Amino acid sequence: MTNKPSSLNNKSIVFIGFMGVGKTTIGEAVAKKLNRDFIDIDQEIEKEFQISTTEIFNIYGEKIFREKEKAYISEYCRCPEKVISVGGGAFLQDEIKNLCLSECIVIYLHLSWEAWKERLDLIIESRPVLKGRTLEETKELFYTRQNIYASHHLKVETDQLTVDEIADRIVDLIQKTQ
Ligand SMILES: Nc1ncnc2c1ncn2[C@@H]1O[C@H](COP(=O)(O)OP(=O)(O)O)[C@@H](O)[C@H]1O
Ligand SMILES: O=C(O)C1=C[C@@H](OP(=O)(O)O)[C@@H](O)[C@H](O)C1
Ligand SMILES: [Mg+2]
Repeated sequence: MTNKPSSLNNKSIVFIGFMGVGKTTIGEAVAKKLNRDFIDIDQEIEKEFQISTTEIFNIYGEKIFREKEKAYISEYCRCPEKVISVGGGAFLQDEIKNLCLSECIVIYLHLSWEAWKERLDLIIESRPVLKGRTLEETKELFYTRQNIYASHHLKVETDQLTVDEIADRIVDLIQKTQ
């Protein structure tokens, strides 16, 4: 028997954080462990357009991408029991941020700049926002963007942890929170 309020139990989980911290990978792992559906907002947009995010930015522009991002997040964050990974720029839009914070459990995945920069080569080709920036400019963006992630329910430090270790910690945290 449990006396946990069903509303909290049923809430969807939303992962936020800078590009490359692992929102997609960890979101998928957490969804598996919790036996929930996983939704990656970038993948939903790519499915609709049938092209990559980079191509969407190049052909249609960032504004169209951001509109789609808002539409998909608004739809999914109102659904119960999902695990949703949003793109690192989603919380630039206050409407998305406020909606996620009111409807879902928002988990901020954090990686230090030192650890993050080791991952840059893995993601540079598929992240149009990073293209053409010097390392110094990327560092500035990394730190400026931390402000938009400051509003969250839970924060998880991920330095030096495997995907599985992080996912286990998150499942633990969620169970303690509920
Ligand atoms: N904890 C981790 N340790 C090592 N590599 C990781 C970890 N989490 C994610 N990665 C790798 O980092 C890259 C970016 O991960 P991804 O899930 O796409 O991040 P995001 O969705 O936040 O942009 C991928 O190549 C992924 O395999
Ligand atoms: O931070 C951003 O502005 C973006 C992050 C990307 O998602 P990830 O955070 O999953 O890389 C993707 O939505 C797009 O390339 C824009
Ligand atoms: Mg992602």
